[in-house]
Amino acid sequence: MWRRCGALGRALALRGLPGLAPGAAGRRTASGPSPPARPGLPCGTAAAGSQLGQSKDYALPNASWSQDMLDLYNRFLDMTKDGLWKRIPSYNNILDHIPESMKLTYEKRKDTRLFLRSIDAEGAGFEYVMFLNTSEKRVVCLFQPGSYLEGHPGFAHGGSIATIIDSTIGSCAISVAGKVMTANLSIDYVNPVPLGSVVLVDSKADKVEGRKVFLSCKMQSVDGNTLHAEATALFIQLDATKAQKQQASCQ
Ligand SMILES: CCCCCCCCCCCCCCCC(=O)SCCNC(=O)CCNC(=O)[C@H](O)C(C)(C)COP(=O)(O)OP(=O)(O)OC[C@H]1O[C@@H](n2cnc3c(N)ncnc32)[C@H](O)[C@@H]1OP(=O)(O)O
Repeated sequence: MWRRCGALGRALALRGLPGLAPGAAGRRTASGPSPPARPGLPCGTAAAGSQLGQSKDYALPNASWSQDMLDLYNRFLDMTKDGLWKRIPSYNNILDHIPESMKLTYEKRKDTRLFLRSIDAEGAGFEYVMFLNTSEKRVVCLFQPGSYLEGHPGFAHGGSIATIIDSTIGSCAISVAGKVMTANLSIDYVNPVPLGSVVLVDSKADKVEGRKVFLSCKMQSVDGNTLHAEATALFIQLDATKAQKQQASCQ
């Protein structure tokens, strides 16, 4: 346990994030904004959905999260305390991510789902949580790929890796420029990602030129020793008139 947490600390430090504090090493459950535990889940993990009618936030620990995922999650939660980092909630409908004022321009459709949240079984699909650092124009995603994301036996499908990278970089681009779409995404797949492992997807907006946002991203193992993928992307801030036309064409 100590050895694993030491490696985790080194991995975080490599990225300019504070290393794991010794006091945090023995903790086995997640802290922070978790709702009350339900029977069968470890203390402090997320209950399935709200009883009060609001959307379920999926970016909270559940029973499928490995110890590495929980350790990393707790480390990032600690980093939110000074306000520099923020956890991004995650819903299965994109409209729940959109501010109320902007929702008026969208037709509410309940039959659609955010692709990343299309698999219901806990731990089988995309288990992830993202953290945003606005001043650094950076979004880090903790990602644990589940068994339904298989490509080659035992490893995550390249499309699932592209999806989590696009979404992490995309969230970063949204935080910088609002309504954006991916125009270009280029990925070098360096080492395969074992199913059930935990990787850090670390994205940053490097440059903004008019409506163009240029970003880059690295996907690495928790111990920082394995580079799984590197990516660059171009996101375009939507032109208001063109965006209205696009919206009209899909209704
Ligand atoms: C606070 C945080 C909250 C987070 C909350 C989380 C929410 C939960 C996560 C969800 C995160 C989802 C993230 C997924 C994001 C997708 O997956 S989006 C889906 C995939 N992308 C698409 O379908 C886009 C399809 N393409 C298009 O619609 C249009 O081509 C675009 C991209 C909107 C651009 O069209 P346009 O606005 O007409 O732009 P256009 O005038 O042609 O070009 C503008 C400039 O960009 C350049 N450009 C355009 N395309 C390219 C290109 N491919 N290569 C190079 N240059 C280009 C042009 O040359 C031009 O350059 P300048 O002449 O100005 O120098």
